[in-house]
Amino acid sequence: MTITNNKAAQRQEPDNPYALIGSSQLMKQVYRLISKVLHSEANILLTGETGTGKELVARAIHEYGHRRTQPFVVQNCASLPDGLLESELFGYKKGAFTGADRNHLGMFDAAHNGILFLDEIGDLPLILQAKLLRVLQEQEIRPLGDTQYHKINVRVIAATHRNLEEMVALGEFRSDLYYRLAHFPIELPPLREREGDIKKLAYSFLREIAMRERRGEMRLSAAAEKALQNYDFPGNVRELKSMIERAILLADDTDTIECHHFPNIQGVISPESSPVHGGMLKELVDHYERQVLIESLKKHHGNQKNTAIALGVARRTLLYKLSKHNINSRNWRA
Ligand SMILES: Nc1ncnc2c1ncn2[C@@H]1O[C@H](COP(=O)(O)OP(=O)(O)OP(=O)(O)O)[C@@H](O)[C@H]1O
Repeated sequence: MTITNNKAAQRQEPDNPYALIGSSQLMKQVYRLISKVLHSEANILLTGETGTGKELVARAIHEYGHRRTQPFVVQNCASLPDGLLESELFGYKKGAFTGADRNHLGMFDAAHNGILFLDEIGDLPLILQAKLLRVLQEQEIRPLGDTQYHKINVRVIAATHRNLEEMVALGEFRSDLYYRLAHFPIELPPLREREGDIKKLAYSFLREIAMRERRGEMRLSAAAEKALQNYDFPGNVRELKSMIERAILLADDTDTIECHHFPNIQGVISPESSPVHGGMLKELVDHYERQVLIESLKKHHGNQKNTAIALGVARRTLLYKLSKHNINSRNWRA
């Protein structure tokens, strides 16, 4: 469980309000929906693939909405066994069960007057779905071992990457709970469908992480940018962020991120599979030349003469290429 209690909303950028990055039409539609629910009491259902920013949107609704000075509590419904989840959500009284040696405040009480974010709601077991429905209808809870219900005032934002409508049809999710939660649904689009946002997000993460790593200003080569545009990002924004993070660490001898700094999308940019656009061929050739040089140096334990012979080039040419690619042959000496 995490609880935050923010005092002030952050500054809103016209293009990227609510501290969310992205100004594609699809994200603008999301911002419009957010602005409609900020000051209402409606429960919200956030859907979308993993890593599309559902938790970030829930946090934004808290930070910019009228409950901003009240708690924001997060509970992941998939992370705990059923019994434990129940006592975490509703709390328990001392003596309610073996081991309950003190009163325990549940999430609903912790989120009183604020927002409870229920992540992975599709994983909530049926028995707890019934209990949650009652809480939403009556706005009251009864901790385990208690005889009395008490009133609470909690706005629930639920999120899932699963298809709840399908789960309802299969009898895996209660339809009455679904309709209560889905009063106001907001769907986060997959990153691959957000025109222009990949580049914006990539540069924003590049700036943020390069600064954290004290790397100065960094950039993406045209081919690296293209490779990102062509990639389908099954892990969405989370995946893009971790790819940039890894690329910055891999590119420790240059301030330009190239395609080969994204090892997980190498297939996408291989010469066999990649469409060659302006400027891309040179970068692909450079990339493979660099790999061949390194492999050959490794094989010959950093010996320049033997490497040059093996590659069929004059030693002078080898030296020129090593210096062009910023490769130090000493790194491979035995
Ligand atoms: N629009 C955005 N602008 C900036 N950062 C973003 C944006 N969307 C997502 N992120 C970042 O991507 C990562 C994943 O986001 P988040 O946890 O909100 O996704 P999620 O949809 O809740 O994922 P899951 O379904 O796996 O729980 C986080 O580091 C978040 O800060």
